[in-house]
Amino acid sequence: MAPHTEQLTRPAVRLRGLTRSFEGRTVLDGVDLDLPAGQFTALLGHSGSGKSTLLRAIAGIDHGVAGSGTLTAPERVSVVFQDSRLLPWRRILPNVLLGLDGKDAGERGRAALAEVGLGGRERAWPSELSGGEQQRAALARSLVREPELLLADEPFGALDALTRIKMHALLRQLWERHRPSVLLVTHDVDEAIVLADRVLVLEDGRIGLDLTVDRDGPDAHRAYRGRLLKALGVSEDAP
Ligand SMILES: Nc1ncnc2c1ncn2[C@@H]1O[C@H](COP(=O)(O)OP(=O)(O)OP(=O)(O)O)[C@@H](O)[C@H]1O
Repeated sequence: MAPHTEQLTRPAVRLRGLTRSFEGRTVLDGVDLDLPAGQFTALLGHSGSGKSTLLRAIAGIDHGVAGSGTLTAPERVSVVFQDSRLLPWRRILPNVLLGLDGKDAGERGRAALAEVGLGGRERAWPSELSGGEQQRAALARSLVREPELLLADEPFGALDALTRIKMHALLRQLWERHRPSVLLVTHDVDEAIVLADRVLVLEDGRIGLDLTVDRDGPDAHRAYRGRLLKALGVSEDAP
């Protein structure tokens, strides 16, 4: 295979037989997963099904946890959580630049803030930003690192419904511009369908359903929603 072809088809993340357990209880039970470079994937599952455990394993931030399996992941990985994790004693720009150096860092940080709609707020304190703005700053902090892989664990879970809609549009736009591979953990079936091109359902410690999303067609959203709710064993009918 020619090197450039290999690069195009090589998955950004390759997991084989990933197992994780806590106190003898198996949470991930031999997960096999390939995330192609540049794909936007969402991961759904019931509370406690192991979504965050899987994300942390891919991020390499589960040191000391019992488990096995092989993982290949890119070098530049950014993680966004439900809580922005901005340092309250630093202004927004230094928060975004945390740990970065180089003489163009400040310029890159300003550009990232402008891209998420926070141009002009560089000197604000985190406490002066709304929840949605704090998550925008968290996205800017990820973006400025030019990640090949963006891992997002319920990044909009604490936001109100209208802010979430705006953040969906922003995340999708950032993805279209920069094309990192994205793995978005969410409880929200609609969020998964609106944002992702592929939706995975984690059940019994493995990937149960692996759905490619093609949003064309008038009833596409409703049809995917039905399939995903069924896979999750959730009924919208009154009992
Ligand atoms: N550090 C830990 N020590 C002990 N148990 C843990 C630890 N981390 C996760 N678990 C357990 O592993 C299971 C999966 O947790 P995880 O947070 O991955 O689930 P989740 O699908 O992300 O849930 P939620 O959607 O509620 O965030 C849960 O039962 C949890 O209690």
